[in-house]
Amino acid sequence: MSLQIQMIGTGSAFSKKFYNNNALVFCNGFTLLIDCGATAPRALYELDFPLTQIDGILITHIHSDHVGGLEEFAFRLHYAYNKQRMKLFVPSTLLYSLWHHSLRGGLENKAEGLMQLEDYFEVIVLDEAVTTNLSPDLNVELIPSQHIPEKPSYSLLLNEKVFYSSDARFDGALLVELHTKGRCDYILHDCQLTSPGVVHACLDDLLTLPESVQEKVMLMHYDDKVDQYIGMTGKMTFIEQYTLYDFR
Ligand SMILES: Nc1ccn([C@@H]2O[C@@H]3COP(=O)(O)O[C@H]3[C@H]2O)c(=O)n1
Ligand SMILES: [Zn+2]
Ligand SMILES: [Zn+2]
Repeated sequence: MSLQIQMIGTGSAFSKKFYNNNALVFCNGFTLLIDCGATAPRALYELDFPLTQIDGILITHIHSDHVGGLEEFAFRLHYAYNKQRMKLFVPSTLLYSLWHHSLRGGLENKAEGLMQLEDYFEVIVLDEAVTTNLSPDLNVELIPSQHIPEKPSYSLLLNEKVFYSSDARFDGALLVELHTKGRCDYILHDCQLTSPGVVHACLDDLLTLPESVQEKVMLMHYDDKVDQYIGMTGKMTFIEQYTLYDFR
């Protein structure tokens, strides 16, 4: 089984250098895009990566750096790619809000009978805390994360190998448990470089992890001043935009 990840952006919500924190996951011929922020279409263009090579998009929560590119995806698939309906994996708790609070304003078109998310995407609803196969060889468990109070948001466990925090406040107990139970070999974690984190894990929080856990951590969702923090991340490293990583 091969599992590779290429971040098409590694930046915080306000980063102007590294684009929105979204990831391409490649697993035995299946390509998943984790989150589709406003900069995703631009990043894919720079990579010369056609939309149609993506088999599905999974949404972790509703902030524009994670869903802001979906309107363009929907319009292009519909109008430029002959009404192709890409798979859209949506946690059940986000389903209503994704259409009614985020996408409907731009995508609803009564004249053309485009009235719901399913008119643009093949919507596949995911439940939390169970393992779901996204493809024959790629499975995911949605782990509810604490991000914005009262706003559902999910971290992902891919193939019991890669933990992908998406946007989450620091939960050291969870990371240590995943490590000690042998449930992940790699931890891709959002990292706000300055303290306090408030709605994200911050570097000072992540540095409290035992070194054995830090060795698994690759930091993402960082701001444009990341150069100033090179060498200050303990055993943790920064994941780089566009580099293809093999997670064996
Ligand atoms: N209490 C909050 C709430 C939000 N924010 C910022 O808004 C951004 C929304 O996208 P994000 O990627 O979740 O990062 C959030 C914070 O930068 C913040 O800094 N403090
Ligand atoms: Zn974000
Ligand atoms: Zn967020």
